[in-house]
Amino acid sequence: MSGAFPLLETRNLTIGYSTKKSTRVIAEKLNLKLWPGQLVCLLGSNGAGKSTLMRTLAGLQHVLVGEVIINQHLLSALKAGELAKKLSLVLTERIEAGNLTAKEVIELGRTPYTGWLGKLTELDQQKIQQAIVSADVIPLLNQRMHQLSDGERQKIMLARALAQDTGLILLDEPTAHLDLPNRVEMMRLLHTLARQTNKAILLSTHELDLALQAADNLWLMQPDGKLVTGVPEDLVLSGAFESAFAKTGFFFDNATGTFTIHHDPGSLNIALSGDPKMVFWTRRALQREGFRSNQHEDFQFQIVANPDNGTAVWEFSNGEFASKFTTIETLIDSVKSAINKYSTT
Ligand SMILES: Nc1ncnc2c1ncn2[C@@H]1O[C@H](COP(=O)(O)OP(=O)(O)OP(=O)(O)O)[C@@H](O)[C@H]1O
Repeated sequence: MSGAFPLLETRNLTIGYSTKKSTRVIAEKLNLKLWPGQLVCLLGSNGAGKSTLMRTLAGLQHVLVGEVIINQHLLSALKAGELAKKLSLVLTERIEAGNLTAKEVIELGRTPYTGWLGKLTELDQQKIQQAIVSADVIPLLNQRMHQLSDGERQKIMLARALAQDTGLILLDEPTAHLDLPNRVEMMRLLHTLARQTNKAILLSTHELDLALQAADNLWLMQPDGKLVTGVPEDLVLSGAFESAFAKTGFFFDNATGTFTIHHDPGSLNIALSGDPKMVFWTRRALQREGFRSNQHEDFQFQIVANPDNGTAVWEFSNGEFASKFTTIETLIDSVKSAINKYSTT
């Protein structure tokens, strides 16, 4: 990163809430840097402090201790109009947009450049058009904001932030109201945007698997108020990712990068082998039923999963019988009854 400077930096930052009577610290000694071209996902369990940090970075909430530096300027010294040219913020909360159309809301993104009554110049129109295309909202433009679904409104708010054309974009749970294809699309879009435009994008999210795939860096808020940063893969391998979301009943499988409901593994082992994809999904179904499976061949029960002429086939055997199945559902039914009948454990 030599030659460049971070678009966002915190120095010894403490965030939290302060009243006349008491102060509640949510996290302290935060020294964070967000660089041009980076997509960073801010993760943490409910109540860890993601929104508090986002609001503090955007200047909506007072810093308790330390400094926030935006584009080499102290946040506390920036006037609202100057800040709006450097930082755009997309919140999850429903915004009161009155009777405005989606297009009019996107156009408001240009306010820092035009003033409230100012006319849109050709450059403004260009930026608006680019934002509309990037956020893929052309079909929504003439609709009133109150007629849009939560997910559609979210995309309009992203388009407005893009029209604002700031180097730094902060988004608080931008995928919250989106369905799976749109969540994936939103992450892909933000990732591409950061890369292509050299913007720095920070988003808070509960989409752990998408964040693992799309983020250049993770900021992980731990339950004890510490914030661990790093490349997703390093945080998985170091165990930091798992400990940020440690909960009884779940475990993070760092071999597959997924959270799994912790089932009582039971005492019965089943040898499972064959096509890797079929083995993966068969293992999941067996786990749910409380059966352990692995590749050893000397167990009493065996399942071999392989495609046969384009059809998925599972062969289940134990030396005394062998049956074939073409769905996991029928396989599992058979495993359950065979185990009751033949199990020697
Ligand atoms: N106005 C407030 N005054 C005092 N404490 C607050 C206030 N708002 C939030 N908190 C507390 O600060 C902590 C962090 O809250 P925050 O909303 O930042 O968490 P979060 O990580 O965004 O949670 P979630 O994932 O549930 O949205 C919580 O314990 C919350 O109760």
